[in-house]
Amino acid sequence: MDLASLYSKMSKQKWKVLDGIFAHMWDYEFVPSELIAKRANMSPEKVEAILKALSDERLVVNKQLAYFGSTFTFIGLSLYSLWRLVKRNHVSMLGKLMGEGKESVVYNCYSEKYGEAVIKFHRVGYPSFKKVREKRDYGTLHFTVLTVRSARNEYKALRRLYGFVSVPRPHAWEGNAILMELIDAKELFRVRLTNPEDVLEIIIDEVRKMYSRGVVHGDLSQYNILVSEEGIWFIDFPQCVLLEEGEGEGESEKEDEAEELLRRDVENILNYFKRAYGIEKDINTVLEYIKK
Ligand SMILES: Nc1ncnc2c1ncn2[C@@H]1O[C@H](COP(=O)(O)OP(=O)(O)OP(=O)(O)O)[C@@H](O)[C@H]1O
Ligand SMILES: [Mg+2]
Ligand SMILES: [Mg+2]
Repeated sequence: MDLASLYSKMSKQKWKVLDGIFAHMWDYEFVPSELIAKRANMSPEKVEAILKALSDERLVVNKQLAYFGSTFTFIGLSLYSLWRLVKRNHVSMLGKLMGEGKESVVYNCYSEKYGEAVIKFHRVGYPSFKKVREKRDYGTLHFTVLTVRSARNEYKALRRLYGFVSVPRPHAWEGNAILMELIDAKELFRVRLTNPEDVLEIIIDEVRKMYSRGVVHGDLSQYNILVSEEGIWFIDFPQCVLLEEGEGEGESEKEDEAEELLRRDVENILNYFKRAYGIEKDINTVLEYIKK
C-alpha cells in the first residue's frame, strides 16, 4: 500500500467524492451516488465517472443496486483519513511503512505540531482478512463502520489512559487513522530482559492502574508491550473494554466480559514470563491485587 504515491495522484474532485462516501457511510454500506453528488455539488454523471476511476485505483468498490452505490476499500478509507489529518494540519509528511499487522498498517510520519509520530490505519474485518472476520461477531454492520469504530475505541482508550498509564500519547483520530507518539522501543518478545522480575512487577502495576481507570486491554501479550531502557509502553487497544465510572462492581454483561478479558490478559503475561524466564506467579493472587 503506497499511500504517498496514491495521495499525489488525487484531485480536489476525487477528495470531494470520497468525502461524500464518508459522510453517508453510517447509513449505507453502498452510498448512493446521488447523495455523494449533492454533497460534492457535482452532477451525478460526473460523480459516477469519478467513482469509476477511483474503483480502477482500488480506492472504492461500486455496485449497481436499485441505485448506483459506492463503498471504501481499506486503502481508500486510509487515504481519505490521511487527507483529513493533513487538512487539519496534524500531519505534514508521511514516512516509511513501519509494520503491517493482522488488523492494522502502521506508518512513520512527521507532524509540524507533534514532531515525529506514527499513524496506525485500522482494518477490521475487511473481506480479504477472513480469519479475523470469523473470530468476531460483526452482526450486520459493514467493514468501514467497524473499522472506524475500532479506531475510535483505541483513541478513546489512549485518551483516557495517557498520563496515568504508560501508553503512546494520542494526538488525533480521523476515520480509521490514529496519529500518536512514536515510541522508540521493541516488542517484549524480541527482547532478552536482564531484570524480568522487575518488568513483570511494572506490567502488573500498570494493568492495575488501567483497571482502576476502567480499561481492560483485551489483547495483552508480549507482542503488544514495548520495552526499552527508558521504560515500558502498552499499545494496541482497539478491542479493549471501556467501563464507565461506577461500572465494574455490578453484574452487567459488559462487566462480565471485562472480567473474562482481564483474566485472559493476565494469564497471557504470566504464561509468557513463566516460559521465557521461569518466573511463576499465582494468577488469582495477581488478579486480586489488580482489582483491589
Ligand atoms: N506508537 C507506536 N510507536 C512505535 N511503534 C508502534 C506504535 N504503535 C504501533 N507500533 C508498531 O506497529 C505494530 C503494530 O501495531 P499494533 O500492535 O497496535 O497493531 P495490530 O495490527 O493490531 O497488531 P497485531 O496484528 O499484532 O494485533 C506494533 O507491534 C509495533 O511494532
Ligand atoms: Mg499488536
Ligand atoms: Mg491488535
